[in-house]
Amino acid sequence: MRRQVDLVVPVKTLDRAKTRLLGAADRGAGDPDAHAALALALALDTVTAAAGVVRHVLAVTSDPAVVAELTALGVESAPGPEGLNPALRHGAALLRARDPRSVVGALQADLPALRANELAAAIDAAAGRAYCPDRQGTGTTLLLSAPGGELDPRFGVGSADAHAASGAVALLGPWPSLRTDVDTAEDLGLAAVLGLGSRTAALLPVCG
Ligand SMILES: Nc1nc2c(ncn2[C@@H]2O[C@H](COP(=O)(O)OP(=O)(O)OP(=O)(O)O)[C@@H](O)[C@H]2O)c(=O)[nH]1
Ligand SMILES: C=C(OP(=O)(O)O)C(=O)O
Repeated sequence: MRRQVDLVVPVKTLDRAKTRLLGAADRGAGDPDAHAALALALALDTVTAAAGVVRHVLAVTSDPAVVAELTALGVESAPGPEGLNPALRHGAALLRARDPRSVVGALQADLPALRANELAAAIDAAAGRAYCPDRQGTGTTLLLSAPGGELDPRFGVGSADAHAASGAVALLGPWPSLRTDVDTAEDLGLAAVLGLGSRTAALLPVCG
């Protein structure tokens, strides 16, 4: 357990989430419930892995179904403003208010193969504000503040470059499960090769 590390996990309202994965949950049948179940499973598997590594995981979400599932897992949530970076700034401020010296991080909620030991190794490798790029090297899966520092999230298209340009150091260890965010059906297949968390795996017979 990293005692002075707290993570914000942003989770979009399920009926608007993961649009690039539409159809992956039901072989294109267009079932919104199946899609929402997949988006939820990705988030719960991510949070479950992270919860064993850091002191607090705070999900920022305005979706009551997500809040209910997280509460059942003992994971805290808070509503946030619209938009990814505003939601992350809000969550980071809530965590910073609890501990002025902590490392505050942002972890994307679409890492269903995430291994606790890989997340822990990446956190331990950070010596100041740092980020882990996604598999393609363009996006960001994890951003960490310096102890007591600002998170300053710059997620969105090209966020890896944006985080580097803002002074964050790239974390580039052997952590495939941390780098494999799932945006597309191809990503889901690659995450399945690594080994999915139980909730996403339970849906795989339908997705595959
Ligand atoms: N709380 C919150 N989380 C968000 C918001 N936008 C994106 N996220 C989360 O940020 C992470 C990265 O977002 P994306 O990978 O772009 O996911 P997405 O927007 O659901 O997917 P697409 O529709 O395919 O772009 C995921 O964990 C999303 O749930 C937002 O407005 N509010
Ligand atoms: C918002 C991001 O996620 P994605 O590229 O997966 O949409 C990001 O990596 O900054």
